[in-house]
Amino acid sequence: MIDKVRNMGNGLHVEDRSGKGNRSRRRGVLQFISSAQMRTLDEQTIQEIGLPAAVLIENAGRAIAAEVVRFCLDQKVHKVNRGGQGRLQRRIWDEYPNGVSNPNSLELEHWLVLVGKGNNGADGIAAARYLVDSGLCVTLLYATSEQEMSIETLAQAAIAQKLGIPSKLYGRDDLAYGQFTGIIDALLGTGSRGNPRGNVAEMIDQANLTGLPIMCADIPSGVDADTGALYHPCIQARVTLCLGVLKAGLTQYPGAHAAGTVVVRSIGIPAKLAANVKPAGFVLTDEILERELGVDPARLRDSDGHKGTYGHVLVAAGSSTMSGAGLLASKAALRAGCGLATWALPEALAPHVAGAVPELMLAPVGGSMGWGAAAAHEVLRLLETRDVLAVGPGLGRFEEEGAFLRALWEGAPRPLVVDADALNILAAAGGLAAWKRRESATILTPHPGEMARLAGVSTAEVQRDRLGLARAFALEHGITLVLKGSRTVVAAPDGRIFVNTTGTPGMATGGAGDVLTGIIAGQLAQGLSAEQAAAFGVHLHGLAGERAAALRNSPASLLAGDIIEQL
Ligand SMILES: NC(=O)C1=CN([C@@H]2O[C@H](COP(=O)(O)OP(=O)(O)OC[C@H]3O[C@@H](n4cnc5c(N)ncnc54)[C@H](OP(=O)(O)O)[C@@H]3O)[C@@H](O)[C@H]2O)[C@@H](O)CC1
Ligand SMILES: Nc1ncnc2c1ncn2[C@@H]1O[C@H](COP(=O)(O)OP(=O)(O)O)[C@@H](O)[C@H]1O
Ligand SMILES: [K+]
Repeated sequence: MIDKVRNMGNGLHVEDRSGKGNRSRRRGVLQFISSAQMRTLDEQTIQEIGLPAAVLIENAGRAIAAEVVRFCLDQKVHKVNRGGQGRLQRRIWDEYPNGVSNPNSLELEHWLVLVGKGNNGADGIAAARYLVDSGLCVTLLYATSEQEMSIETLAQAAIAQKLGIPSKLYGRDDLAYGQFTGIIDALLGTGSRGNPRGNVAEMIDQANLTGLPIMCADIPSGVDADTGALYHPCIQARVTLCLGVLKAGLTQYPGAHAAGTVVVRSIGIPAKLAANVKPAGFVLTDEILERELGVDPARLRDSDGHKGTYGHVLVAAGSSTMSGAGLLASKAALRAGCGLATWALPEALAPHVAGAVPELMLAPVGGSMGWGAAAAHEVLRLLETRDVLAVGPGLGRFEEEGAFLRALWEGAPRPLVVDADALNILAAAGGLAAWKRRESATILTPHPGEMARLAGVSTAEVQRDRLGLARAFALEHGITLVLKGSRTVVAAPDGRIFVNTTGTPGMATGGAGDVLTGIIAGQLAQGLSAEQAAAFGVHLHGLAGERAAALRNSPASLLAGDIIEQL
């Protein structure tokens, strides 16, 4: 059973505990839900199925404790390895160990559990019990007195007291943080609202200041579980043990940063119930591409296929100062597998780029005027014998730009990818609300700045709720939206959301977006639908970027052209 999702650096990695080893890979059916959906699932499990809350909390506590033990042992392995004292056998903890084989290895650990008044706190107290049984020292630090605690938290606190687990009340008792080796954050979970307040806020600040490793129960206190936005203050964690189902906010930055490694563990919510919940979205994996989108990630070709089978991409791009954009997009379309590609470009540019990509056809348009309304009609004529149009990379801004783009928007009876300057032209011309809805597939690929202009909000507002904004925009305008940046969000016009985890910070380099446009157009030409092409395109783009970065001394030296070579 796949029950773990690890978020390492840029990606969410699934850990497969099926007995075939402990390989990290981007596989599995990964869906995420909102905090409201999670609360409903908890309630249904408790009220309709009759599984008591205490059972879920017990499972949560056991899962958190197992992860702490695993973390402590991993740390020791690293220490030994760093010290050059030979390799320690790494233990794989499939289930919570009933005590550890070598208790001495954990006796120096002393973990502090920060306990909030809600059920997140109950999870933390239950975890403390299991940790004590594993040989760790544990101290509970309560944010509130018993009078304020939820029923479940109060019950857990009473059990801990009977077992003699040391506890303190924040603000009343003194505490020396120097004695601890790690912290469990069980202050706020899915019931959290707004900026942490009072004792909870002070405890978060102090926990961060200790520099100790922090493991979060469910979500980091101070992260918005639905958007990934940060409240102030916010826990900065090493690991987040997400309970039951992945929460949407952990898929997006900055929440993903605050969460550290994300691990998702079952807490006993019946699969039958979980299956009834419509996910807020999916993390793109091979399985999701196949099952949810019907894409074959292996990109198998018909043995009797010919270049006509795989479609012809037309790219309208480039200007005298940005000639490379058209080359990158067109070449990427070819590498993505389309049969043929033509680059429609300003006539004056053609002599300078002829032959740069021998496989590419050039179609100079616009005469001495370059881009404008006349050029749009030439592009539309070219499109009569081609399958897909991609417009925007390196276009620049020009007189008649609104008329140019509107002619293509309304007149292109084929799938259309709109990127870069074409998005800015679209925004300047009044945005999608002002233009009629297209009948054929339409994909917009904005980065956050372009998205802000399209939606008429600030870039910060875009980044505050990328999932929500992307979904609302795609639904409202009936288009497929690719909101770029690390953890690119693909939103389909039916409201489905896919989050990409491939890619590397090395891809933050000029032209990488042009490459993506070409890849997506290349997929459309091969017959994929808009959402298939967008989702598969961003997935492939990131994988190629990772491979290209791995070939260099540093990801920082990655060029956009390198991504194309690794497709
Ligand atoms: N449901 C279940 O049975 C199960 C739940 N489980 C676990 O419980 C978690 C959800 O539990 P929950 O709903 O009790 O919410 P939780 O986040 O612990 O506490 C919220 C409390 O804090 C307060 N508060 C809110 N915002 C605040 C702020 N900014 N700053 C300061 N205080 C703030 C607010 O009180 P208020 O201040 O509004 O009076 C509220 O009472 C979930 O994430 C999972 O870990 C599962 O393990 C299994 C079974
Ligand atoms: N840190 C990152 N991790 C993963 N992908 C990234 C990262 N930074 C940028 N990218 C990807 O690189 C591409 C950059 O596109 P864009 O900003 O349009 O660049 P340009 O306009 O220069 O071509 C996008 O697909 C984006 O998602
Ligand atoms: K928490």
